Amino acid sequence: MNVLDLNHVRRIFADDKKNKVIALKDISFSVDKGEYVAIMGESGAGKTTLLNIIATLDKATSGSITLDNFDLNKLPEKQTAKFRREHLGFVFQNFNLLDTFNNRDNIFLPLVLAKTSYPEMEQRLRPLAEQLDIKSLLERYPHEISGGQKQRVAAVRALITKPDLVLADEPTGALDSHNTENLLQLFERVNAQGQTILMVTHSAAAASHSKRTLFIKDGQIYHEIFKGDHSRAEYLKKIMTSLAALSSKEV
Ligand SMILES: Nc1ncnc2c1ncn2[C@@H]1O[C@H](COP(=O)(O)OP(=O)(O)OP(=O)(O)O)[C@@H](O)[C@H]1O
Repeated sequence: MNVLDLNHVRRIFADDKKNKVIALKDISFSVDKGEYVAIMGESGAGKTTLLNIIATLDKATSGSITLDNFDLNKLPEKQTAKFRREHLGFVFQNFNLLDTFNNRDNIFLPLVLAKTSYPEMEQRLRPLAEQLDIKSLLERYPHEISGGQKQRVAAVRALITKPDLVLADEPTGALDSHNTENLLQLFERVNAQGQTILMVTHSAAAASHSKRTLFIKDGQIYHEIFKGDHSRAEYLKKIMTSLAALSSKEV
């Protein structure tokens, strides 16, 4: 069953001189329930534009996007916040935590809105907080913790609702190597339990934790590779080879 379907998606921006910028030229792909897909590509390739459209934070110029059988082009503006809350989990750098709530309440907010019981919220929080080492940060406020710590709190908030799709934009960008490893292990573990994940990353090592990597170049899908039965090291090597081909002038 597909969680996400994109068909011939285009996104054209107008720059400040009214020139057309084709950020997404023609993007089609699907994500199956339980998949873990990484998206890679050089700066300006269109990765953030793509993620923003899937996240219902932006609209495609043309083409169709279906998420959980909802046509995102037809989603009324007024329903987007509710739709996001009910279907998506975000690990975005600019998808900020609320400064008026402490970290625990930030994490619980989507569950409170979904009327989840308090013991259930605590039960879900425990293993996630443990894995990302944020137990001692829960009573503090977002402005009292570092960028990397915020990223870990945001990751827990995204995963705790068990959303239909987790969207992650450079989720390890602000993390040191120890916390990067913890976050990637957590993503792998929740994916093994059925969580669907779509992650944009510049890091081949991070992408090697996924099951499939899509490469974007000039607003189009240029290539995709599957982990299949390969070891992580072999998969990483294939990702690096594809990245090298992607950045060479001939393609
Ligand atoms: N609001 C906008 N107005 C005009 N052009 C835009 C706008 N947003 C993005 N673009 C252009 O669209 C193209 C794709 O941008 P996008 O941010 O999606 O790339 P990216 O792959 O995420 O890059 P990076 O890895 O550097 O974040 C770029 O040429 C960018 O300049």
